[in-house]
Amino acid sequence: MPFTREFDTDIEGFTHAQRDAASDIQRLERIRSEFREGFSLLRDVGPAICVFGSARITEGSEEYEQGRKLGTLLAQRGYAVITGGGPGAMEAANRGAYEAGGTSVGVGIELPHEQGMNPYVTISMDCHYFFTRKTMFIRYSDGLIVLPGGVGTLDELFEAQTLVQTHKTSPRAIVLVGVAYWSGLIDWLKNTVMKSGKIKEEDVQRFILTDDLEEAVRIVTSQQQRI
Ligand SMILES: C/C(=C\CNc1ncnc2c1ncn2[C@@H]1O[C@H](COP(=O)(O)O)[C@@H](O)[C@H]1O)CO
Repeated sequence: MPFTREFDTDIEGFTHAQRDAASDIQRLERIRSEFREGFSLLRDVGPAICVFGSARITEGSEEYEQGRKLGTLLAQRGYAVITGGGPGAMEAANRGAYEAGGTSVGVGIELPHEQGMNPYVTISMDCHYFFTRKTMFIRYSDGLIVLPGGVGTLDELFEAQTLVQTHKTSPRAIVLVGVAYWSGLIDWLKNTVMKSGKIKEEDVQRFILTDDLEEAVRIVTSQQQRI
């Protein structure tokens, strides 16, 4: 059940501090309700792979078709596909899974003036908070496939990497599809960040680059370590 109550803490006679406290209590309630909804929706989904990627690619483009094929390959292997439920690469991966008769999950985000949930999901919820949504992606997936994307994709990629690197979540493969697209980032991580001692080699090696969709699926589905 979505949490719809508007915040209204402008209560006559309240000091600033009292207003802040009241709005924090409401915020906590909303966060709790969003986590509760996500946990109960996703806990029975079974083996799942999360696919991240650009919201801006369009049907018919090579990247869209890659996402769609990935969704199909994952569903054929018995994996649910979890995405952000939006357009572009999310829609493509959901669509591939949906067309193959698989479980297709969209964990959407409430954004003003944006298309809502894509029509290819079989299980869905909308989040108000990006952080609750990212918790769902990581908590309920066994591996991650990252298609070319922008800032949103990078945020999700590095959140996942940070959680694995700091042992806040179980280890899992992070496969980047698109060697030409991602090489610059990985080279920079190796040649600048790693060389100056700010990331360990084993943490850079967690990123696996490929153009081969079958290989991407084989890697993420052979390391099922979610606990
Ligand atoms: C900007 C556009 C649509 C925005 N709608 C989104 N809906 C759902 N999820 C989104 C949306 N935009 C970003 N995300 C999340 O970030 C990743 C993609 O971001 P990027 O900056 O495009 O790489 C994606 O995995 C989503 O989880 C287009 O009309």
